Amino acid sequence: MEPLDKRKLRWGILGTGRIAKDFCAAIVAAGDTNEIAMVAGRRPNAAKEMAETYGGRPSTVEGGGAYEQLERADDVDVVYVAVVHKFHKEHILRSLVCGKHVLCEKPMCLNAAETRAVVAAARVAGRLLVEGHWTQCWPAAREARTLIRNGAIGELVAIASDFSYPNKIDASNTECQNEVGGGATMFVGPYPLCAALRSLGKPEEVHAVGSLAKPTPAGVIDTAAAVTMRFAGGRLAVATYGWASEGAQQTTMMGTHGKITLPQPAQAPTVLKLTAKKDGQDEPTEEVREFPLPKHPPGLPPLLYPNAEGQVYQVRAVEEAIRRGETECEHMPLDASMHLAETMDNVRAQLGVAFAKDGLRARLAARLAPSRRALAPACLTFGAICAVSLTSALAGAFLTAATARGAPV
Ligand SMILES: NC(=O)C1=CN([C@@H]2O[C@H](COP(=O)(O)OP(=O)(O)OC[C@H]3O[C@@H](n4cnc5c(N)ncnc54)[C@H](OP(=O)(O)O)[C@@H]3O)[C@@H](O)[C@H]2O)C=CC1
Ligand SMILES: O=C1OC[C@@H](O)[C@H](O)[C@H]1O
Repeated sequence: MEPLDKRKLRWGILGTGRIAKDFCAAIVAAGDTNEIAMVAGRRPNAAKEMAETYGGRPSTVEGGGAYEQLERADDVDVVYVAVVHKFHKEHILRSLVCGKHVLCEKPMCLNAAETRAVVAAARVAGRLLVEGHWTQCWPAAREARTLIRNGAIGELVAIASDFSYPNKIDASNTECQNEVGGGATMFVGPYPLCAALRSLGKPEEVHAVGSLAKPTPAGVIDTAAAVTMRFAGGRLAVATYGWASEGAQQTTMMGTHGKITLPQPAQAPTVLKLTAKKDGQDEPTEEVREFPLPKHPPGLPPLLYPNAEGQVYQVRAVEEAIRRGETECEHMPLDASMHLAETMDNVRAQLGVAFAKDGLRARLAARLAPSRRALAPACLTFGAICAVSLTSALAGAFLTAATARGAPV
């Protein structure tokens, strides 16, 4: 086989779901230097149909063995994991062990413990591992981070980000199934949470409230949440997301001298608005920068997600990192994935959502969340009564002692 610098990067597509199809279209769009080598699906017909449409050869066995066929394939350089969350960890680990680079759809894994394990495995294997936060690869999102770094809005003080839209909450919707790692925090939460964490770092304090549902007997999921966070230096963020209502779907980064807005759809942004005071100006001025969508290759089926043409930014980012011999992607480094996973664990624990694969402590914390919330006012009142009683007891003792010593009181 020719060395990588002389040939196309060969992708293996693990899964035949919705996002896998849009991602295949992006590989075709970046076909000058990328190609689909193989598509794997549990149903041979689904894999065959996708391979016929986008390229590559299909897996030939039924069930989970199809995924293993792909992970072991000699003609695959990088595996794109696009299956339900519950299975991300095992596919990342097997792909790494088989010497592949990995781009795994968000969220990297079910929880922080799993994420820690795959990050450690990638470091040992010396292969690239990236969480598929395609938003972070978009030129508008990259430009926003550069502007902030260069002080275009002064000191960054706060970020507000939303990803909400109405969704069908019922058992037939995979996104609502606790047993596969569903729920709003897992499917839509990563966008606004990542928008905050990528520029503010690891939160020091996280407070979450949300709405819950139990569409399947397996367990509770969250359907919407509002998360407030405090970061080093007192910087703040608010992330809202969910499936209960239409939402702003916008991200605003607020600084001491201006702000940057990524308007709807901020998860796939084609516009950046910079409102800032230029040198010598008293009033801020607004500058609009546009980043037109790349072209969808003619002849392919229509895309399933809005602005999915922008998946090509992620294909190129991963490709460039691999060709440079890097083991992390600069737009979504592994530390950021770790911070995100820890924050999402924290949010789920506060909301009362746990998965069977979470540790006992996390499952217990989630189980106790409603009682903790219900008891909080009572605990506060009890604490206040204790504090008042203790203070008056101490004051009484002081007075008694002072009187006994004959001191004037
Ligand atoms: N970046 C983005 O814009 C988006 C990212 N995502 C992310 O992509 C991933 C996949 O989501 P999406 O494409 O919506 O998923 P779909 O519901 O469309 O497809 C589910 C995929 O999971 C596989 N799967 C394996 N085991 C199971 C199981 N027990 N039950 C159900 N499915 C199973 C299916 O396999 P098979 O193909 O073998 O049948 C299929 O490939 C998730 O991580 C999600 O968060 C989702 C949407 C948009
Ligand atoms: O990643 C995603 O982006 C688009 C959403 O509609 C989808 O549910 C989510 O998983």
